[in-house]
Parts: sequence; structure tokens; C-alpha cells
Amino acid sequence: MSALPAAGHVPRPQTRESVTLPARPEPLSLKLHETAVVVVDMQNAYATPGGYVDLAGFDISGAAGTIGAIGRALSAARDAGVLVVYLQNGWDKDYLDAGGPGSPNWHKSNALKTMRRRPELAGTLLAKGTWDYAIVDALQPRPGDLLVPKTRYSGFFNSTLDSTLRARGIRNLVFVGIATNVCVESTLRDAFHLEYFAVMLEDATHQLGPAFIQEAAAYNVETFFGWVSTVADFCGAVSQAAPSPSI
Ligand SMILES: NC(=O)N/C=C\C(=O)O
Repeated sequence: MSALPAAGHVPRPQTRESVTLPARPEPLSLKLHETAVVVVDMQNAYATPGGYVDLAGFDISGAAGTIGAIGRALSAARDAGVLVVYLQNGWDKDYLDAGGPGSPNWHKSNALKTMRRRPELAGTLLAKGTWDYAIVDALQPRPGDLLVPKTRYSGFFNSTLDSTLRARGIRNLVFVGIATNVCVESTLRDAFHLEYFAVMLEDATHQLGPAFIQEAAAYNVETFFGWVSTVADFCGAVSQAAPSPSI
């Protein structure tokens, strides 16, 4: 985990207010100082033409709309003093973190498979320091946001995410990002098991695979693991909480 920018502490506006977020299967009461927005893997790899999932053959035509929706949610969150935490997926330049043939990740990662199939791409996909690994320009982290690197689908696996959130008293996680059915859902499921209250803003997420996968993931979240809401409802709810400079 690192604070952004690297140097200096940027205080967030503080609020002690609770808001009610319209959600399925029922509205959820959120104390904003116990809430963080988790931005899952909004990297060129997942959201920009020419990035990994585009090269691997997935349809990312909806990603531009997802970027815009996330931007609106983050703007409302920051205005209300809600913590923003970015997850960034990838590995070292030699792909040691990715695991070798002894790891299922080596067999299942479509980034690794694409590079094996197209050797001219070797070293370019999801490696730290590459364009593919970078967060998309439109959603660059702002001062006061946090960024947590990760090496597998769940942001909680082998990362500092849990301790980072617990240290700040965070109990509620609002998920946005790509892909709904892979890293968003994996992280959200782990959040449930770690006793966080998890909400997915469904129109600020995008699936990898056919459209029915998006619907299936939302069903899973609202039925078993958490709550489902929308960007408009989130923005409306948090905007009701006026930041208090005295806290
Ligand atoms: N961010 C994600 O949901 N990633 C999905 C697949 C991958 O990283 O290969």
C-alpha cells in the first residue's frame, strides 16, 4: 500500500454522518467515515483498446462508459470525504509473482496465455512499469487516495488491503471496476468472509465475457454476499452528508 502522492499526508474532509444508500435487496445505512470506495483494476490492461483483455479477445466496448461512471462515483466520494482505495493488478517484470507452471495462475491467466501465444508481446502485459499496468488516465489517483498492488484476482490475497482498511476503521466497501465477474467478485466475496459490508455499484462495473455474466454476478452479490446499488443512488446518498471541518 502507498499513499498518493508518495510524500505528504493529505487530510480528507471528515464526516460522522450516516447516509442511507438505496440498494438491493434492501437499503443500507452507511457511516461515511467507516466507508471506502474500492476501485478494482482500472488499468489500461482492462479498460483501454490495445490493453491485455482487448488483445486477448474480450469485448471491452463498454469500458469507456464504465470509466465515466466510476469518475462520477469517485468525485462524489471525495467530496463527501469517503476514502478511495485503488487496487492494481499485475506482477514484477520477470513475472516471478505470477507463478510458474506449478501455479494455477500460470495456466488460467489469459494475460500469461496471450503472451505465450504471441511471443512478440512478452513482457508487455500486466508487468509493473508498463503502459498496460498503469491506471487509466481518466481515473488517476488523487492526493489522499490509497493504492494497493495485488497479484491475484482477489484484492485481499497476499496484499495489505485488509490491514490498510482495518487501520482506518473501514467497515463498508463500495466496489467499482473491471471485471465484475473476476476481480470485483473475487474481492467482494473475500470482503464478506472478512466481515465487511460490501456494495457493488453495478453500472460502474463491467464484465469479462457475455452480458449474462454481469447479471449473474449481480444476482450472486445481492443474494449471497452483499448489496447492489447504482452510481446515481450512491452519488445522491453521499451528497446528503455535509463534510464537517471540526472532526
Ligand atoms: N481485473 C480482473 O477482473 N481481471 C480478470 C482477469 C485477469 O486479470 O486475467
